Amino acid sequence: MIRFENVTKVHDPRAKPALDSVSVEIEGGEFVFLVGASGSGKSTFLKMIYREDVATSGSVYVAGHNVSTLTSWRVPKLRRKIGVVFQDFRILPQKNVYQNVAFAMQVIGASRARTKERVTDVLAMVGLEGMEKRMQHELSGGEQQRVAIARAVVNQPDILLADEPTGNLDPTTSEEITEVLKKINANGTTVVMATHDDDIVDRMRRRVIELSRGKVMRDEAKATYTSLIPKVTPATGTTGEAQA
Ligand SMILES: Nc1ncnc2c1ncn2[C@@H]1O[C@H](COP(=O)(O)OP(=O)(O)OP(=O)(O)O)[C@@H](O)[C@H]1O
Repeated sequence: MIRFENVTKVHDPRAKPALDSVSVEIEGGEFVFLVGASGSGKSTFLKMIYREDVATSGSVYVAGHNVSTLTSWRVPKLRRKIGVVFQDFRILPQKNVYQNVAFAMQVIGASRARTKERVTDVLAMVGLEGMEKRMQHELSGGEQQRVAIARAVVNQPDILLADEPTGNLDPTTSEEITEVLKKINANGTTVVMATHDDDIVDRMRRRVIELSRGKVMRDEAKATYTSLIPKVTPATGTTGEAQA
């Protein structure tokens, strides 16, 4: 579904690359956490997938497209296969809940009947039934994120990218939002979530890709936020402390 082949991204030639020779493959239907310190390259990794950023070298393949060589007029076709949610929700303040989600279907020319049916289903799925008429200022942070998620998945994308979706939310709300993402993944959508939330990662036990200064330093199935695999000390062969 997503393949990075030796991907390097240089924003500023005087600084270290934001991504440095990254090779990773994510299969359809996976749920993957992207972790790493601030500035380690998580957002850049996600931006490569929806082609907000283009690799300086190497190739990125997404849902059958070679994103690195995609001409700009083909980008909308790629983006239809991808939903994206952000830490700061980014819902449209002049539209109500229903209109925020319906808008994503209107722009691809869906009929009014189909839009009504699908938006109603998706709002129920994210737990916003009965809140269709509410405006942004009448919603909690968690509810705003539910709207953003509903909008991101209403056109049934193959992939959902989430860039610190719980970064502005309290722990209970963060867990509820993660449950929504889990449900979307259980329906077959590949989910890639960048996060600093160790509690969520530790509870979910999914694949964890850890970046450090633009490099993949860990790629582990059913993993925790901090690796539990003990480091082998080369000189003595004894085990040391778990990696930070
Ligand atoms: N448009 C840009 N121009 C210049 N440098 C950039 C740009 N975008 C990102 N960078 C740099 O690339 C590196 C990786 O940034 P990125 O935003 O991908 O990190 P991150 O892991 O998502 O961080 P955070 O957890 O703080 O969101 C950082 O050093 C950042 O300063």
